[in-house]
Amino acid sequence: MEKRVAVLPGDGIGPEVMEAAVKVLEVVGRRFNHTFEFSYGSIGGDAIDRHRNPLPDETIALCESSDAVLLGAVGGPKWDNNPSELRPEKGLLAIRKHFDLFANLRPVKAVPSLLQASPLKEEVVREVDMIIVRELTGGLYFGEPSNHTNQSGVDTLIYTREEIERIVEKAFELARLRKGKLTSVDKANVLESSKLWRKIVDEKRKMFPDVEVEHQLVDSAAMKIITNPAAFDVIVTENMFGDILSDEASVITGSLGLLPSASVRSDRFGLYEPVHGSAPDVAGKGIANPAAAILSAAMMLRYSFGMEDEAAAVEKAVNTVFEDGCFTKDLASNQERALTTTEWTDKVVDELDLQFVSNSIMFSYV
Ligand SMILES: NC(=O)c1ccc[n+]([C@@H]2O[C@H](COP(=O)([O-])OP(=O)(O)OC[C@H]3O[C@@H](n4cnc5c(N)ncnc54)[C@H](O)[C@@H]3O)[C@@H](O)[C@H]2O)c1
Ligand SMILES: CC(C)[C@H](C(=O)O)[C@@H](O)C(=O)O
Ligand SMILES: [Mg+2]
Repeated sequence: MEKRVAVLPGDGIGPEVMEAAVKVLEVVGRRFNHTFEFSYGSIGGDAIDRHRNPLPDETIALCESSDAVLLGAVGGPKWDNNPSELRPEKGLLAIRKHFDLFANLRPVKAVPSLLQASPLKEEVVREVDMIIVRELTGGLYFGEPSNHTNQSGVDTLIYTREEIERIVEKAFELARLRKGKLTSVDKANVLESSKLWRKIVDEKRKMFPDVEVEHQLVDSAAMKIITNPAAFDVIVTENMFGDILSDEASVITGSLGLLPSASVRSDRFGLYEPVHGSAPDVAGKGIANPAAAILSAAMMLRYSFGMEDEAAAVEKAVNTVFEDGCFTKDLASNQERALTTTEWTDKVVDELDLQFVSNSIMFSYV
């Protein structure tokens, strides 16, 4: 297969983890006979510096002519005092909105060889396998008016029926393919938009009688994600709750550097990005964990390209490298033995090569 991938490295550790993801995809392409054509574009602070625009038209055109987009991260102290329209984060919100990527899928799964890296007890973490379905193009992030003066600040939380219906349906469909349990997280004891959200979940559940549904208020959901995370299967929630709960859920796995995500719509086009940010505190040191970016690339192979075997091969390689005791600084119990971003990525590449060699040996025996 031939696929065009737009790569938007962005800021901070973004370029470091994107280099890792592209390296892994190149091996996948070679081993599985695919041609991935990578074209690079700018977004975020990088694009502000080059074009005075966090999402230049060239970048939009590049993504429009691609089959999928891989994004590193945006933001950093250099741009923190810029006016709103010249903030790196505006570029990220704008690309999500432009491509109508309303569903952000954030899987959180315990890795057996990393249980000790979690600050939570092993027995709490062991069975965790959940996915947060975060609404991505509505809510507080996009509501108008949105502004501030020295005396007051305003953000508007608005959700239309259509916006809620499509994300809730997506979550029901996912739950049906998984363990059949859906937790809808809202703040319906206070917020009007949450009351509508809850009503729509109750309407939709009639179409999915095989899915068990529970409503959970966001504050107690935040508590349960830490005390009993294995109880969750699919969590569906609005934009800002999903942002906060997914960083919280990363604690279960041991590092924010492990969580991938897919931002999708109803066709196969998608944008794939780690859940983490540009990590200015570790940027430029070559120590960032590239696992989230590599696993986001695996999600791209699966969701946008229908390459299930290829995605599974990448995920298996990542897990094997962890089982072999290879970790970047964020996960290593022995910091002296921590691998750099490049060293760790090369282990994944070697593992993919090894998988391929052993598959061919098995094949020649059959
Ligand atoms: N999708 C995105 O582009 C995105 C997401 C979140 C934050 N941001 C931006 O990133 C900047 C920094 O935000 P922040 O510090 O609150 O969040 P962050 O996710 O960048 O970092 C939080 C902490 O996690 C660590 N961390 C994150 N990813 C890591 C990785 N792959 N390997 C090792 N350690 C990792 C960081 O070192 C830091 O200590 C801000 O400008 C913010 O707006 C961007
Ligand atoms: C950088 C920021 C705008 C972004 C968000 O809040 O959506 C980030 O935190 C994320 O989780 O992707
Ligand atoms: Mg976030």
